[in-house]
Amino acid sequence: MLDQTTNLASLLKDPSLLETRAYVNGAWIDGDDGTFAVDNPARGDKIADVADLSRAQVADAITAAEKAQKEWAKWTGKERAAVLRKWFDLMMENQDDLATILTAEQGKPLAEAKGEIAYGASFIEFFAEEAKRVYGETIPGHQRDKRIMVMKQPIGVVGSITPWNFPNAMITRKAGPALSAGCSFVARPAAETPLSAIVLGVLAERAGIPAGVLNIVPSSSASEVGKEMCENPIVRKITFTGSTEVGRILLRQAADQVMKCSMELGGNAPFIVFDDADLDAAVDGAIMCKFRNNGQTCVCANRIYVQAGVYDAFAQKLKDKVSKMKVGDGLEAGTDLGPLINPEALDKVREHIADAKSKGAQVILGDESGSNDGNFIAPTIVTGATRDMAFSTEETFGPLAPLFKFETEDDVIELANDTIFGLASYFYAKDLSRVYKVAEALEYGIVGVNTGIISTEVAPFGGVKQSGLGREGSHHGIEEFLEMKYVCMSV
Ligand SMILES: NC(=O)C1=CN([C@@H]2O[C@H](COP(=O)(O)OP(=O)(O)OC[C@H]3O[C@@H](n4cnc5c(N)ncnc54)[C@H](OP(=O)(O)O)[C@@H]3O)[C@@H](O)[C@H]2O)C=CC1
Ligand SMILES: O=C(O)[C@H](O)CS(=O)(=O)O
Repeated sequence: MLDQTTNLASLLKDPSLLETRAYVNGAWIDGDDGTFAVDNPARGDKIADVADLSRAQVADAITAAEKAQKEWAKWTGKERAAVLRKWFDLMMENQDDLATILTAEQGKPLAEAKGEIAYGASFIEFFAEEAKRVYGETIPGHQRDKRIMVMKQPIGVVGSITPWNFPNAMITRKAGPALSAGCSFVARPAAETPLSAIVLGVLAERAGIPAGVLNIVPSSSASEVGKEMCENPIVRKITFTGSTEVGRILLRQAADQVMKCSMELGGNAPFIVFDDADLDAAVDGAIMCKFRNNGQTCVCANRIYVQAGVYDAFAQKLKDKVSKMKVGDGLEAGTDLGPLINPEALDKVREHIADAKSKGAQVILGDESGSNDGNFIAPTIVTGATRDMAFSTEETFGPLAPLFKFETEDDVIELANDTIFGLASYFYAKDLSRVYKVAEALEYGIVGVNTGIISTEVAPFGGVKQSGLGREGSHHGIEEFLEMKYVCMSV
């Protein structure tokens, strides 16, 4: 750990953004269960004590959200759009402070954190516009005296549970369409990164979003809040981003209420480099895809497949570029890779490296000893990766790049699809026929072709197989928060 203390308030242009209470029904409240500590993963020091809400307090927030939603749904789309647009404007005006708060509690380099704030805000901007375009339809009657109308209405109260890796964007990617559709929202952030969620409440209040429409309920007990959201009959929708393991728990719990669920779950992304690829572009793409957020994203390349003819050249180019990346404190200028979120995350990366080495892989870059300081570990590249190694089936969620060699297109498609996950996939190639065939053959919700970054508010983000249910972002994203009502009239 870096032996520095983080006086977070002193780093902010507007220290009033550093709020540690919960935001419920338009009021700032303390937790009945006291507070829980939030630490800086780079320095190991405590940066805040945050309100620890009880399950009963979360239930109160849900009750308040139900009342507020009935009024919020009466607003016109244009009226909702205006306050959502103001919320977006305030996020961008305070981008630097929101990024500093995010880096202090999550660890990613400040430049990446600023990027996340812009990415997160883009969902509010996009869905503010969509609020005016929730269209129904009329359908020609099935009998001469029948008239058929289909209307779209907000689903109601939404419960949201989000992870620590994108503590701003994973909330706004849900809250944007939900509020735009006329729903109200109860957000439980990860205990590791609650400050980025709470400050969204501060700015929502300043934007004029009515009390009870958006509620931020930090808590140290994830499972208790999850049960309340799944068991409370007022909640009509659960939206979750996180591991497939926890997604299964929530789906089981929500089944009793037959509750609608959106699930953005784990991944195991293949990154394929064919022999006709632009190798330098593929190296750059692999670095962005693998090492963004220090490898702690569900769409990071988890397995890198390189065709035999270009394998050695790719490995050397990748090693040369990655060796120049700077590991350090995200708050310090020039840092490319911050810490992992906690010691357990570091242990998982070390376990994957040790497993690969025990099965014959060679470490061509990185700290083999594993004797890293604190939550830091050097970016690591292994060659000679094979499908019996742990990272073939498990998500590493860290800065480990395993290089697999393959011979034919059919071989690599079979290898790439050999997983229970189906979120993101990537490949680099120039031949048009190959691009079409491989894009169609990959069993994933997202395919990046000659690019390692696919994240944008305008596209439908989501997975197939055990990577999730539903889509977030794009004009499709608002449908997750709408119900369709069919009206049949005799005339
Ligand atoms: N598809 C995607 O976009 C993402 C997928 N992931 C996947 O999640 C894993 C690592 O991220 P991580 O955050 O640890 O994932 P988790 O699934 O452990 O946590 C995600 C969120 O769920 C909460 N949670 C944990 N257990 C429960 C429960 N029983 N009931 C209700 N909520 C619960 C966590 O709370 P708390 O943290 O306070 O314990 C956190 O807020 C990786 O496998 C990664 O692939 C992660 C992020 C995004
Ligand atoms: O949770 C994640 O990893 C994000 O969904 C990835 S992205 O949306 O920032 O690409």
